[in-house]
Amino acid sequence: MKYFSMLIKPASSLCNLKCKYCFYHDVASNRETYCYDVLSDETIENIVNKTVGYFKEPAQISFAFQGGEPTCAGIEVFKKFINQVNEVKKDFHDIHYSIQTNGTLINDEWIELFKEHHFLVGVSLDGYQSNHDLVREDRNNQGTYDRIMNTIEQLKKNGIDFNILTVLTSSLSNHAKELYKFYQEHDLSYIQLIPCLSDFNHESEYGLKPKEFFNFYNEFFDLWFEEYRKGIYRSVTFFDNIIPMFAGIPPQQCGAMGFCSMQFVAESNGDVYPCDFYVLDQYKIGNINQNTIVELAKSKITQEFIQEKRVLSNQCNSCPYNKMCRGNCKRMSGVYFDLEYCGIKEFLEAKEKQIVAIAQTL
Ligand SMILES: C[S@@+](CC[C@H](N)C(=O)[O-])C[C@H]1O[C@@H](n2cnc3c(N)ncnc32)[C@H](O)[C@@H]1O
Ligand code: SF4
Ligand code: SF4
Repeated sequence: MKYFSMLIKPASSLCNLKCKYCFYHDVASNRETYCYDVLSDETIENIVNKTVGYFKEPAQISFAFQGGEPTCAGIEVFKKFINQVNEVKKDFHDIHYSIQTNGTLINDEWIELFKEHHFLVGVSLDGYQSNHDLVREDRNNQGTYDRIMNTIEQLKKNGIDFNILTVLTSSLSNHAKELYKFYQEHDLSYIQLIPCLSDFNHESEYGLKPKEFFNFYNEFFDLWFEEYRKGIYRSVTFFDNIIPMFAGIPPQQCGAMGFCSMQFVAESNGDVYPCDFYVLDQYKIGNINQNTIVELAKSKITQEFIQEKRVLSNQCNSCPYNKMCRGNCKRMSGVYFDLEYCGIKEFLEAKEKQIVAIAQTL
């Protein structure tokens, strides 16, 4: 079985919120064109024909919609995309859709679409209200917590698969207990905690530091483990990735593989980039309206991007966890380690006994 995935930005960097740490706002500000037009019919056709149409044998193909705020493109764009897929796809194609959304524009029509086409929905929710509303404001400086909790209710009521994306900022890292309690109280079981990245050109006050990473996970893990021992499993991306590695199972997440891979990130005008963190002019590989996916995968820029040297910590040379961690994502490395200290290493040293015990049961 072949696998292929593409991340598409139907509304480019357009968004109805102005979250204080938004990395895509920073990425888009560092290129010549901040925002491209909404995905056109031509680009939809080319994306679908050149991906789904390329596979002449069984293949699992995943389309992930993201942004900016993908729902700002309007629901018709999504319907056209899905119709085009349905025209091109054969029985041997297994198509998956997912979306990452700020959750503020989701109405009954979106819910129907997600339900009908089995979307996995990633909803950005930065935990309890006072933290969420502090960092995730709309254009009128209003917090968005209530609207998002309402969307989550709708997703639950309609049996739609969803996970929670929480940005772990410097300040939130001091509140592991409150955050864990919040997930418990709201019965949120699929959690992706994303360490907050600083901007390309300066350290933001929200950016997570390696010691904060350790302090947070040191406490958060204990709370998680206490539940785990009682047979309650809350899926937390970092644990889901790191624990199986102690059982010799290869990592799932790009950052944990020790090298970068080609992610096929398509901006709304069809320009393709290797990774969501690098949607910058100098990393543009080509355009799906002019190139095939083979040309894009084999291009010089793609190969250079994959092989680009990553900065490691002095700690890495003699680190017993080298095989488990592999230096991590090159864009994210600053939140995990600096030259002299590594938060992942301190975490693994502190929790190795428990982690190994779980890994032995896998
Ligand atoms: C750029 S947003 C695009 C999708 C959608 N607008 C949303 O907010 O969910 C994708 C994810 O990146 C997260 N994110 C934004 N800025 C970040 C940063 N500086 N560091 C880490 N994650 C960040 C968002 O919270 C969201 O979960
Ligand atoms: S909703 Fe998403 S794209 Fe919009 S500002 Fe917030 S993180 Fe950025
Ligand atoms: S855990 Fe830290 S020190 Fe060890 S290999 Fe990974 S990044 Fe390097």
